[in-house]
Amino acid sequence: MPPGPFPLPIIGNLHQLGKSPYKSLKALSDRYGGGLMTLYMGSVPTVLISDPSLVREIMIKHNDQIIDRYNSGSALIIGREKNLLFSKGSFWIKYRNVFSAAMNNARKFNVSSRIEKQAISLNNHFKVIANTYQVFNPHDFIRKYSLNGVIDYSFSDSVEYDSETDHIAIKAAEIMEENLASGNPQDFIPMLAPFYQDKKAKLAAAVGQVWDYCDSAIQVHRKTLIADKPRDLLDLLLVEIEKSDQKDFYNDLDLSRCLTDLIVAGHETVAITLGWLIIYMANNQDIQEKVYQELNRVVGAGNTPSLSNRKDTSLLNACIQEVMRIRTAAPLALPRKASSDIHVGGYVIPKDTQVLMNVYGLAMDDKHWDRPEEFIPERWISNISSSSDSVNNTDAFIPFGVGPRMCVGMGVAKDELFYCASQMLMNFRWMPIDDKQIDDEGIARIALEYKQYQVRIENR
Ligand code: HEM
Repeated sequence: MPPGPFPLPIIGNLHQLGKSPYKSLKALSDRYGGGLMTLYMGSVPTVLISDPSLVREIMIKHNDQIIDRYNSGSALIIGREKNLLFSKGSFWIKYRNVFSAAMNNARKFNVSSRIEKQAISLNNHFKVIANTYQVFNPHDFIRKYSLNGVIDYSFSDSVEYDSETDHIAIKAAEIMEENLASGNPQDFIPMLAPFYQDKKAKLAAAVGQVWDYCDSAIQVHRKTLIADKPRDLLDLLLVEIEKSDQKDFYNDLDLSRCLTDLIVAGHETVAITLGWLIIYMANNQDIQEKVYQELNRVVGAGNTPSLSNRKDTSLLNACIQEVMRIRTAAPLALPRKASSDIHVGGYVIPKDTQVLMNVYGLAMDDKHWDRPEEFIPERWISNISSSSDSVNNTDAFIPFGVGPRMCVGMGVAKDELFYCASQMLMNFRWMPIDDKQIDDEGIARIALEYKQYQVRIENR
């Protein structure tokens, strides 16, 4: 196996990860060099990939050996291996295919206008705040927006921004995130499992509530579906399943579990990225002003930004890319598992090893970036592609993972980020509440989260 730090019995190398596991992993992988490092997460043998060409070699060339996830006990609770995130083999292929097809068709039927509508509602709410000159914490609002983005796009459902009533999906998503965000030691140290039964039960109950929520949406959609007038992703999925020559394979319970993943994987990731974007914009007034000028020029004062503007808003796109690089929402992506021995870079990754992509380490590596610790959106400008919404990514930028199992919601995430960011920055000036910069250090949980903060906004 690749070299790595000496593991202790039971805990392996967990003690070396400290308070900032991503920084510690980067420092360790720098020390062992070569782009591949072995470490033990408790009793779980793990290989961390920190070199862009090895990421591609393993995730693309050896794709069929690395397509499965390494599933911890918590992962098994979320989907019982019958969901998109954690399933394998033909189950995963069949469901991933219908989701990918339905998401492609969603473009044709302009389902993302639902996300645009959510961005408009959120901004109307911000307008009320701006008019009263309140200092406020944007966290709950952007979380509602990212949840609404997913549930409006998927089920034509949403939560009011000023409502105190918790939507079932929000409540459950919060419990799920709370139970997953800090990592679960029992996932790596099996002897701790008896001490975490309560936590496990809470997680299972919350997941069950979201399955039920998705299942009721399926029943309602089946009754009201008009095949040539799809309203949302779920309509498109039902159409896709109906026309599949293997339609007997699909069932409502498994479909609810796959739909639940959209909430699990799509809620926190987008909210965290938006929360970081606000911090970097408030801390970099000069860049924020240039983005505002760009939006005014491209979209035109008084108009609402649309996806067709995206190819011309190169600085805004660059700011979003740079936030996703410097404070990536999924610093180790999602774990994969070697399904047979993989021979790579002169080493063997043995069958059943957990394999992680060092998304954070790659994004912070000065071999690939000039001054990686600094927020420099301009670094993306020369890479901006004129043909699409985004940029020609360098190989060291992999926030959505790599290969056929990369994030299925990437297009939705990019639409959500563009709609929200363009409106927020066109309508308001975002400022720290005093002359100090907002803390941009972050807290390392499963995601790289920001510390709660307050801002002031002014109408433009
Ligand atoms: C900034 C936002 C997001 C980031 C950074 C992100 C990142 C990721 C990453 C790193 C993976 C694992 C990829 C791999 O193994 O190679 C993933 C998987 C996944 N993501 Fe996202 N994601 C985001 C938003 C979303 C959204 C909005 C949705 C749903 C609408 C979503 C749904 C999923 C699903 C279902 C998977 C599992 C795919 C599979 O196993 O086949 N994600 N995401």
